[in-house]
Amino acid sequence: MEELHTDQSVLPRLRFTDISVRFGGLTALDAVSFAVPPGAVVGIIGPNGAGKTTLFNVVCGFTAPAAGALELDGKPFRPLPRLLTRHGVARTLQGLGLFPGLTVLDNVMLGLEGTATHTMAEDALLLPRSRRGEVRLREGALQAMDELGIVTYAAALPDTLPYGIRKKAALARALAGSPRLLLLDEPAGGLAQDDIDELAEIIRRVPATGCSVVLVEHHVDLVMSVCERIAVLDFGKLIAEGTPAAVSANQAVTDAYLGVEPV
Ligand SMILES: Nc1ncnc2c1ncn2[C@@H]1O[C@H](COP(=O)(O)OP(=O)(O)OP(=O)(O)O)[C@@H](O)[C@H]1O
Repeated sequence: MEELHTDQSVLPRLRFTDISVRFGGLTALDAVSFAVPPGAVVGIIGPNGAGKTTLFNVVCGFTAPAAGALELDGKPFRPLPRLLTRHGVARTLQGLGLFPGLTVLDNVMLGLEGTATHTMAEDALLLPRSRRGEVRLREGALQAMDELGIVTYAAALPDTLPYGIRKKAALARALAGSPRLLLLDEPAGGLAQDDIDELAEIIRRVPATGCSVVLVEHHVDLVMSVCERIAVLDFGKLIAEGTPAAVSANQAVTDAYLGVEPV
């Protein structure tokens, strides 16, 4: 199997080492090891139930691995969901995950909450430090929305907007905190081709900010067009890893997609 990052002198942004996850008798991930280089877009593909979302849940601390280790920028990483923003990790969900009762702006501001420097007590008392913090969150959120071309929808409630705009709002919320690792869980789901093309452009721009992207996606054309490396899971095992060209030519990958059981 090809090594995912070729320059051994560069510390990977994220490294999985022998990560295993079991749900009762089911092995959802079986000793999965690979690395995500800094500033790279890496795809994770595989048939339904292969373990892709479980891998994301491990990085977010929602699922504890039975074995194995994670490293973020070369340091042991034991993620806690409530501290993810502080770790510089952001994630979009398979659905939208937007709060229907909040405006788009308020939803995007939530992506910056973990970076707030003011305390809840200061918020409650409406102290100047709290107001300054609020202004900073607001400006950060508006900037993230502006970069995705959705600032005009700031005051709208999500349910009143087309699906493509709502998807961008979810993406803006993830990008607002300037993450160093962005996890995208099926971002193309439910989008029309024009929106997918635009999404591809947005994803390609992210590494310029120094952020690595990990993309779980069933839309294989999108993965092939934006990822420099791809990891393929099947029944919880990493069966291939490499460039899009190498992965497309891999017989084990073709078999997995055709439903041939691994030996
Ligand atoms: N909380 C859970 N409890 C029990 N089994 C689970 C749980 N979460 C996932 N699984 C099982 O683990 C396996 C991997 O699931 P996972 O959702 O990670 O796959 P996936 O590759 O993301 O699939 P899909 O492409 O359909 O989203 C599946 O067999 C699934 O049924």
